[in-house]
Amino acid sequence: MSSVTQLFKNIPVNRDRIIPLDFSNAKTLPESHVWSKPEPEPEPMIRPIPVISLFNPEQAILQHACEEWGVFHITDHGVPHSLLHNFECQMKKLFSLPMHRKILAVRSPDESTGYGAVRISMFYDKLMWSEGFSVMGSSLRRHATLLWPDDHAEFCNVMEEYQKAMKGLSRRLISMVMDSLGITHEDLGWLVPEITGSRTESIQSFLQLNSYPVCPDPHLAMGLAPHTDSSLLTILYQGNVPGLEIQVPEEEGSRWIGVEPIEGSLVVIMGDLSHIISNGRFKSTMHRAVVNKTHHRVSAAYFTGPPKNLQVGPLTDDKDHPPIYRRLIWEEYLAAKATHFNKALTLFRC
Ligand SMILES: O=C(O)CCC(=O)C(=O)O
Ligand SMILES: [Fe+2]
Repeated sequence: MSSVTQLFKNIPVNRDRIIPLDFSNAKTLPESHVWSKPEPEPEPMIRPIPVISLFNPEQAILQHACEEWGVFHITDHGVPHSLLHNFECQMKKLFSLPMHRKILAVRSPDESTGYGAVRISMFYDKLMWSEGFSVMGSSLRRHATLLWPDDHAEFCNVMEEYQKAMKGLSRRLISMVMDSLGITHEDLGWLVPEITGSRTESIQSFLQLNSYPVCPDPHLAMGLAPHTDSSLLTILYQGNVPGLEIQVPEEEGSRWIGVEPIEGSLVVIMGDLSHIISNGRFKSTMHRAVVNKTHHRVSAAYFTGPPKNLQVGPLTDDKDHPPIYRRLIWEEYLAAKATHFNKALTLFRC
């Protein structure tokens, strides 16, 4: 019995929801990965997505970006270009491994770290044209050893250095966006535990590496299906291959617009928790990733949120705008999202 068969032998799980297709062998799009008829070419984008320099950010512009878009580019973020470059090289090194090597590090159904299809696959009948590698907690080295028994140090070092840079940057960004709402560090004690004197509460993070192989029929395929992030906020590295799209409301329905890469920038995506904490002011924007015929695209989402046992809710004392969400334990929200997916937010409306 192979190691993968062994891993799943007692678990009633659909294996193709965890183990992606071997894209290197796929010369045509299998029926299992056909999503839709080609959409008509979209009109050119009229409103560009905000770009915010962290060198000297203006609060009003930041607030506008969070309220009107829920997504924005950041420049002058202080993460060295060389680190971003090495990080992308390591992601490509990982995803370019042959399938029989990648599945040595497959994540088991109850595990957070490892190789596999994106988690939201289970909410859709069709399969996505992507594969991922999730990094949470301390088991990175164990998984990397499975992939490269003698040669994993560089991969691990770069992943750790990137996570360290993201940790600092995410704290800075959270402070900035919360400041723009008038929310103080004391209100968000878990962000800076020293303030509350707590030793255990602190920011939690999760790194998701995504790979979108070149696709024989990109108009019929889906890289990553529409979703909102549960996080407080997400920092997305997307290299220079386009693919990220956000949904913007329009008079007749809504449309998807591309978040075109800007050399050296990172993308910030406000998550469901920002929407809750801001009492609905900040947008948790629906987004997706599309694929293309010529370029392998990689991206990396660094999600941040509070500890699971923390109670969260709208941080507002504005009498004119009473809370629209009830207080909840963060774990409760994550569980609701894992069951009800894009409908989870509505379950907590007052
Ligand atoms: O690949 C992308 O551009 C989007 C990734 C994303 O939304 C996610 O990992 O949650
Ligand atoms: Fe996302």
